[in-house]
Amino acid sequence: MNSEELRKALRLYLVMGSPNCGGADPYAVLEAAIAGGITMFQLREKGAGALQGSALLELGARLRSLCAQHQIPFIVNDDERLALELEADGIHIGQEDAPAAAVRQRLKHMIVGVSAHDLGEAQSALAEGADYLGVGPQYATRTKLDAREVQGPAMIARMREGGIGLPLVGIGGIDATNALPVIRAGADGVAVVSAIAGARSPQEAASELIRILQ
Ligand SMILES: Cc1ncc(COP(=O)(O)OP(=O)(O)O)c(N)n1
Ligand SMILES: Cc1ncsc1CCOP(=O)(O)O
Ligand SMILES: [Mg+2]
Repeated sequence: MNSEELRKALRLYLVMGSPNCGGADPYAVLEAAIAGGITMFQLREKGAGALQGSALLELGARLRSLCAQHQIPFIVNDDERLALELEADGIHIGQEDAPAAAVRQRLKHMIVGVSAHDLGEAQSALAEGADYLGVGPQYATRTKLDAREVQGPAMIARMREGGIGLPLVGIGGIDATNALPVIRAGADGVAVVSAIAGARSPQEAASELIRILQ
């Protein structure tokens, strides 16, 4: 996938694991979100009740195959081994995970996404071979308990002004009411967890977001 294709794929990026689905079946939630128009998916199995071992592998394989059927890029959060086992299209790593340069070196064929919280981290991620950046939290979030301080869309504008041209997605507390300022600040898309996975209708939530982003 070239960088223009990646920019398009990042438009509405669902990040989700089973703990984010409010007791609903994650496969059904992803199916509905795809029907609603999400353009990329990240398996992020974290938090209370997160699956591990063979149960995680089994769920990951089902979600991976659903994404493949719909040509939705499938990304794995944090875990290189899981990404390889599931033949993922990519991996997303943060500042507390394995160093981006080493992951880039090991997973040459994969999309490598890196979390960046300021211009310095964005410049380092670029130098280390990141394919895209996740920038946040844009707004207050209850999903990631160890999230950094809220930055607002201004940090994205600062990165763009600082010469960061990489595909970039905002994350953290984003929903249909506040997605547009993230795009206007220079993001190619928005990454959301609860606005879709925790919605009464994930399909309607995704289609409403896509309508706003277009
Ligand atoms: C698209 C995207 N952006 C940022 C993150 C956060 O990654 P990280 O800082 O490593 O935190 P965890 O998600 O691992 O808790 C992300 N997952 N996706
Ligand atoms: C994974 C992650 N990284 C920064 S904020 C966040 C959680 C976003 O979840 P939500 O969209 O529910 O606020
Ligand atoms: Mg991480």
